[in-house]
Amino acid sequence: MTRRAWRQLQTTFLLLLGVFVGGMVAMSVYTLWRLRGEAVANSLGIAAMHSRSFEDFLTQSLHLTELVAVNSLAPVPLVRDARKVERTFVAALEHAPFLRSISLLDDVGRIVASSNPANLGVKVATQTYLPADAGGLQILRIGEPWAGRDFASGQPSTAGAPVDADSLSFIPVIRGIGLGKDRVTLLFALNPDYFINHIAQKLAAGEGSVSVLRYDGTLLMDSDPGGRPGSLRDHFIRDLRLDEVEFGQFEQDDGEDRPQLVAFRASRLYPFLVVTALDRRHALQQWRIETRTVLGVMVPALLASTLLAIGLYRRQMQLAEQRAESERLQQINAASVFTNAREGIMITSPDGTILDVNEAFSRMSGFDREESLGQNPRFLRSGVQEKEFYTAMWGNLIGQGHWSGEVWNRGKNGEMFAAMLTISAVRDDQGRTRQYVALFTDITLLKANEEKLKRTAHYDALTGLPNRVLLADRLQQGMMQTQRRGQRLTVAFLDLDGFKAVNDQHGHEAGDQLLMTVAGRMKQVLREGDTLARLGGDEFVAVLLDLPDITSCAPILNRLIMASAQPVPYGEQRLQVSTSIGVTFYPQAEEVDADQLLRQADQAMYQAKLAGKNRYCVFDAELDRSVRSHNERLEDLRRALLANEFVLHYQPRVNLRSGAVIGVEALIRWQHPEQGLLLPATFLPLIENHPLAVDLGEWVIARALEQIAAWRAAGLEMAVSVHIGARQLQQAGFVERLAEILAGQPEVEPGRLDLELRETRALKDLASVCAIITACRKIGVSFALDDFACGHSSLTYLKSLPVSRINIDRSFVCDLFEGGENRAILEGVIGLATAFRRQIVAEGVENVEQGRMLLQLGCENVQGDGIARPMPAADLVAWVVAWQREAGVAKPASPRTLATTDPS
Ligand SMILES: Nc1nc2c(ncn2[C@@H]2O[C@H](COP(=O)(O)OP(=O)(O)OP(=O)(O)O)[C@@H](O)[C@H]2O)c(=O)[nH]1
Repeated sequence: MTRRAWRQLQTTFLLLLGVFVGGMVAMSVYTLWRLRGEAVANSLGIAAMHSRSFEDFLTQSLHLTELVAVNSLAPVPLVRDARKVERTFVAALEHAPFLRSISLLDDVGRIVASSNPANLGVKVATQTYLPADAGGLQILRIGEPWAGRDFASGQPSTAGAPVDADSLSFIPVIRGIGLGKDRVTLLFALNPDYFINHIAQKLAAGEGSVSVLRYDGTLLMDSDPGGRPGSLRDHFIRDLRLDEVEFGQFEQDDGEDRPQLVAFRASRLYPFLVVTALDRRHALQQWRIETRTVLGVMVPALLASTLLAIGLYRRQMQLAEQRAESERLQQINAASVFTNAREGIMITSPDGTILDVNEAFSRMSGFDREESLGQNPRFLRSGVQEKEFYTAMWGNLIGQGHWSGEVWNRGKNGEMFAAMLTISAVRDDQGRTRQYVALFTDITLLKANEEKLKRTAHYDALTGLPNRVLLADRLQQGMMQTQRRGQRLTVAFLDLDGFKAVNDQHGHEAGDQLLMTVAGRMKQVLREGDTLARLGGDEFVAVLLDLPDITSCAPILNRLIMASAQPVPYGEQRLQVSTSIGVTFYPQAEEVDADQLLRQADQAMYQAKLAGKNRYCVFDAELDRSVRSHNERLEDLRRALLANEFVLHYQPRVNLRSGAVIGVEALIRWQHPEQGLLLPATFLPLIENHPLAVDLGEWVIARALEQIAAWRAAGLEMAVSVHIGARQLQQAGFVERLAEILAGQPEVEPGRLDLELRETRALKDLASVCAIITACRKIGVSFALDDFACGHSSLTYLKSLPVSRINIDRSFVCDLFEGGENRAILEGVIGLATAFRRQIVAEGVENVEQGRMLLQLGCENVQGDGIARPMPAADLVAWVVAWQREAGVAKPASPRTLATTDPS
């Protein structure tokens, strides 16, 4: 707002305020003046009422006086007897309290008879009495007041010497009675106090006064104590113009005295008039109180509202000034923000015509202000966004008044730049869009970084091929697409052959170079839509899409193999590898997911490696199933071990010569919850080369030790032999683990346990096996060679390993009678054992003959179903007791008894 407008506004406000205050004051003054007028009119009415009532009262009194005069002398028509007359006067006075005396005048005006005898002889001049004597008319005539109480002591007043204010006075009145020589004149002394008392009853103190004047202006009486009867007010009478009006009222404010409200009334019968003068101040007292009340309310209210209006006005002015200031600052700021903002700013009209752009916009787009003005923003269009994008953007702008998002624009130099764009509609008070303001933030660098990050997350840094993450995505999409199109998808898992050697011989960098080159070549041989990804190391996966059947992928696979086998020059060297590929297809008879496909291809690749590398192998579902079933059974065994489903049965060994039970062999069984008791042949081969074999072996040792302790507690000292697998024995830390298990049963002597070892190729390094056996012997655990003489290197074993005992395989025992060869071997073995000072146990003894023969050959210790079949631990004590009873402890047992002692 301009300064002039401010001044105009200020003047208008002050004018309006003035008009309002003036109006209020004028209205109040008018109302109060009107109220005053009413109060004055009222008071004048009251004065007139007083004048009229007093005039009436006085007229009646004078009329009564006339009647008194007429009646009092009626009985004495001829005034002869003065005494009688006087008595009549006295009697008449009783009925006229307003008279002081009644007297009779003679012809010369001397009192000849009177109700007051003191008056006799007083001469009274009546020439000036009014109305003037007009030929002896019998009318009442009023004289000038006298000072004093009655004629006797009184003195007539004149205009020059009126009665003193505080003195008594009376008014002489005469009346002629009779005619001719009977005519007499009666003189009355009218008591003014009687009338004044009457007035005093009507008028409140200070209200005003009532005076009675003769027509010539002589004051006859006055209720005001300051009034001097006899004084002349002829001017006053003149002004009243009594010849024209009989009564009237007016306001008298001559400035000298107190202002008065005057009402007068002339008597119709007698020459006097009554003048009532009310004190105007007294009359307006109520009005003044009301005025004060009104003003008491009005003035502060007016003052307050004026102050409030001024206050509000000043506050509004202040606010308006602040607003104007802030608008001014805003304009300054807006202009400065527009120019200096780092964001590009573009202002367009509602139809999109560019109205202004700032420097940042020009820097970003390359178009300077002049080139931009008047254009439509689509001159920046890059073609990246589709038409729908802009439709949605305009929809938002029109509907919600703003839009923000990322756009790719094309600058003047033809290069694209990415911008974070925020467009806002600028609307007026009516909600109409006046302009659009668009803010551009250059995010090209941000986008490039984002792209880089995306690449790192999805691409292999070395080869630039998609990585595992992107592969999963592509494979997923490929599977969906394949299903839609009813075609086939091939997943090929590639692993370079001999890559480690390249690394080892030529260094890691050479390996990298080879990986990059081979990756590039393999990618070359694939088709447009196919994917080659690097999983890591020298592993790649190719996803081949849109193949009509599984045979059609063969040429591509061969091309891949050939591409990978091309030599790669590296400095002076030529590096060369080949590739093994595992292939699987999608869809399959069973539902498969992407992970399964990769596993299948990996498995097939493994088969290709096994089959000699540099080839491809197709995933074999049948083989897979059997492997899967193997795995499931392994899982069963693991579960059974945890569920404690395995049990140990024990087969005794005895000395045939002494009959002593020399120990038992622990044999594992699986108490299967559904299939019953399973022999080891049904499950042990499964875990032969599996880590589970070690767990199970440890369980057997621990269980056997527990059993030794249990038997010992039951009074049976028993040695237990446990078979130990080659894998378990050669497991790192076997001796320590064995010691730990033994420590778990401290009451069991380690010598009660011996471990039986079978001759097998799995015992690779005899020297280290020897060391293990020696270490075990140190902690008290001895070893036996099981199934001795079955293998090819039994002698080597016997020579190399520090075992305490050898177990002769059952095949030699059972064939003992069939040919000389077995018997000769048996004799040789027994001889060897004796030579090497090893104990010997013959296994598989089934009958008495075999026992006897063995005894003959020098083998006393035997084991076999002929002695006892394997039995649960709980049965062993009873069997031992029965055996010893049968055989007799310490005395040689008869081989005959053997078969009969088998409890099973
Ligand atoms: N240069 C290089 N070597 C890698 C990289 N990643 C893994 N390797 C090595 O690649 C080798 C891959 O091992 P293998 O696949 O078992 O070696 P191989 O000689 O191809 O064996 P087969 O597949 O049985 O033919 C390992 O020695 C890894 O250390 C890499 O990024 N660069």
